[in-house]
Amino acid sequence: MRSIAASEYVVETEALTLQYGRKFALKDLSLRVPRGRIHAIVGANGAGKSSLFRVLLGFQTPSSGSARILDQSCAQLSPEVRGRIGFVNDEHTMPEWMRIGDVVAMQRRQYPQWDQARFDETAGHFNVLPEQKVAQLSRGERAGINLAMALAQSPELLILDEPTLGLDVVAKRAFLEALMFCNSVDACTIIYCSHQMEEIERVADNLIILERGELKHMSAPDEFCERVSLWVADLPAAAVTALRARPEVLLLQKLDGLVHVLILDRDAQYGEVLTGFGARHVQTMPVSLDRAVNALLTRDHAAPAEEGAGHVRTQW
Ligand SMILES: Nc1ncnc2c1ncn2[C@@H]1O[C@H](COP(=O)(O)OP(=O)(O)OP(=O)(O)O)[C@@H](O)[C@H]1O
Repeated sequence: MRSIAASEYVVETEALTLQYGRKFALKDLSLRVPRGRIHAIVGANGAGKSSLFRVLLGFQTPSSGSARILDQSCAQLSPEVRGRIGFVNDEHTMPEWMRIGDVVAMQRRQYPQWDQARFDETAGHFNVLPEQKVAQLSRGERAGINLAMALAQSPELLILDEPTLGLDVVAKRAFLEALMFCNSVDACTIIYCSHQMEEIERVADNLIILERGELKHMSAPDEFCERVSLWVADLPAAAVTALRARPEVLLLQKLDGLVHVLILDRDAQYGEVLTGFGARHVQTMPVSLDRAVNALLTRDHAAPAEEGAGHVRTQW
């Protein structure tokens, strides 16, 4: 196997932990994100996605472990390295009192490699006038202007925290196309977190699943789908109860009189296991990324009341 030099990773964390009292936002996270491509980070609410971005951008000091971005420690990022990173967060923060034209001019002065054509192209999808004040923009317009500014910086690495939240269908499409263009033409690495699985399925080359601050999975989205199989069968009630307790069972759902069972890391012979439980009319079907990821996250989510697995009791 070829050994990869450190600089081939845009992000490297080693046993990274961020703890608030008894709560872990990030727990012993060792992650290497290769240069190039579009990397999607997914996880349930509170999984640690924004916390990871805050540590990577040097906004937050971790409790322990280390984090590097573009080959520099996140604890001591130089202005030069910061200038090579674009960041768009879900709040799309800009000074409320400023006019958009002035915000853009300020950014243009700050980034020597500013690409005005790229800004105009992306911002052109949104009907924003330079004389409008930031406070007057809709959520989607703010998102669009922020992305346009981030892309115009010609960043080597673009980090986006739920960037398409609040965008309409047309704006979302324009946004994703701009991302793919930037990734393919400028070889910009994109790290993107979102709950929108259909978008991820469309644009991401690499899927990173975080759960309660820990790395649960990293591969191409298709490879993750291959780990999950969907079985549909007529199952007696006692078998449903017995299957719920099995570790490979991610999700059991009754639909149109048949039971749908999502299974993790079992081969094509799993039908025989179901038959052993008294299942009849057993069939296997392809599973979408959305269903596969949601099944994994639902199993271990803090409150899967119906599934009963992974349930966490909290003492208030
Ligand atoms: N200042 C804080 N004090 C205590 N706990 C915090 C603090 N900031 C974050 N957390 C906790 O850390 C965990 C990770 O939060 P984070 O915002 O990174 O999650 P996320 O994956 O971005 O979630 P979402 O998808 O809901 O935006 C959460 O459980 C959150 O409650």
